[in-house]
Amino acid sequence: MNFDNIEQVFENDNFKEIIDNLHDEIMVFDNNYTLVYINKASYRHYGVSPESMIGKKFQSFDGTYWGQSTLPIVYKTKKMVARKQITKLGADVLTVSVPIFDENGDIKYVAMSVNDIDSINKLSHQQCEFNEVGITHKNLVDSDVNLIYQSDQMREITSLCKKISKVKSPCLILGETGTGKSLLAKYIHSKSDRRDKPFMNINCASISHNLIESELFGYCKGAFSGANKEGKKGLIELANGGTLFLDEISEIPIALQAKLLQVIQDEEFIPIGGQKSIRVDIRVIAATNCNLLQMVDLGTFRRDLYFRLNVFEIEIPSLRERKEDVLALTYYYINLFNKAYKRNHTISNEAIKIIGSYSWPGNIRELSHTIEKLVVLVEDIEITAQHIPKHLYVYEKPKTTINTDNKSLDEMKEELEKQIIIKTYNKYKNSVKVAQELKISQPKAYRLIKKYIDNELNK
Ligand SMILES: Nc1ncnc2c1ncn2[C@@H]1O[C@H](COP(=O)(O)OP(=O)(O)OP(=O)(O)O)[C@@H](O)[C@H]1O
Repeated sequence: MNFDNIEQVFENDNFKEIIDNLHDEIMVFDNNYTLVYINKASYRHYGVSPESMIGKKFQSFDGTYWGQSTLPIVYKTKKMVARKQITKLGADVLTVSVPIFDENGDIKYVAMSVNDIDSINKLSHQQCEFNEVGITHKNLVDSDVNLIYQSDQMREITSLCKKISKVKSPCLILGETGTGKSLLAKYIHSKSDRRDKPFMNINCASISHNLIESELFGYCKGAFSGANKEGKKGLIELANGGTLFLDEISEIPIALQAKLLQVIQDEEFIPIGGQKSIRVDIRVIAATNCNLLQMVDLGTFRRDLYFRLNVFEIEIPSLRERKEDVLALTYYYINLFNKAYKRNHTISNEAIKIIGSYSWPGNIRELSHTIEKLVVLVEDIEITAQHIPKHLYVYEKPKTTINTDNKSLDEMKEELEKQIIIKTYNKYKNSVKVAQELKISQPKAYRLIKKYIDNELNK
């Protein structure tokens, strides 16, 4: 075979198909640092298709898709180099890079084979410079916060967060449950000059209303009966110099909202039972999955606090609005749980398709729990469609047929509604899921189920 041209190497389609589907990753760079080939292992290691990587320069991947690469060393030493790395999606790999020379002895291509370390039994070190570098996730993601994404929406959000992190103004993060609001708050903190100072987190929904005040503001000696005799510092004081993250801010009692607003504005507060005010330097980030503006209109959230908090407002899209991230996160969690549970699972294309088409109402939290269960419970190496929980299969809207003879429009509408409710309820047996599927409120779904199904049952 003539190796003069990389195209010719792959002239035979069968041969290309074989390499495309090898479990090990194969990559080829030309002498201009351009990626000319990568096989489908790119999905597993980086969560993206080969097509989206081919043709791009090495510099656009290095440090983001993997840690420090062997490529520059191969160009420099003209020798084969092997190195352990961790890919962006957390796969432990061993990369072996081999130079391919032209007739003048110059490097024409660098071919890399990237093997998952778990599947390597033995590597011959002969004729090979073995260069082992312990790379942690720190080198691979933007910071020590493992924020995994491929979508343009998240790329824009992270670049906005980097800018926001440089200032002290409050920030409000919105998004459905499990979309990563807390993680993004940590990301902003980790990108800021405050990163070495505390990140204090309070979930306003998980603490009873009368305790939130003492948790946040602390109290002085003998402030109230049952309190710690020595008094207690509140989270605001503990966050001094750093970031205070108020999760589920919508749950903060209205009576406390004015006091919170004052701390954010004046950067000083008086602990419960105290005389003197304490000055603090804090950056406040708040998050909610509620419609705060609607709460403002209803009078359950202070307008001035809302406008103080949303100097910067970031809305994280749901996972179903950023399908590219589902793929990346799926591989990320397979790698993560494989390591945690000492498994070696792969996933079939069909299973990936099902995961990609599901709507993930619980977002990334639901996805991670689903993958964790699969990694633990599936006994075969490959996770296939048959292992995927049935509720993840995309539900096709029920086909309905109605008898229109002698019926008024209202009667026909009611008949149609009845069929849809019965079929959807039979599928899910749960009014929350019926509501999600039919895009109606849960109380409405419950009422319709009662109307059509309970009545049927009672007949
Ligand atoms: N982009 C991401 N990359 C990796 N993991 C993520 C990402 N986004 C979220 N997660 C993970 O998903 C889980 C849920 O994220 P998080 O708690 O930040 O969501 P949330 O929006 O604050 O949820 P809630 O509204 O219920 O408090 C966490 O385990 C988090 O680490």
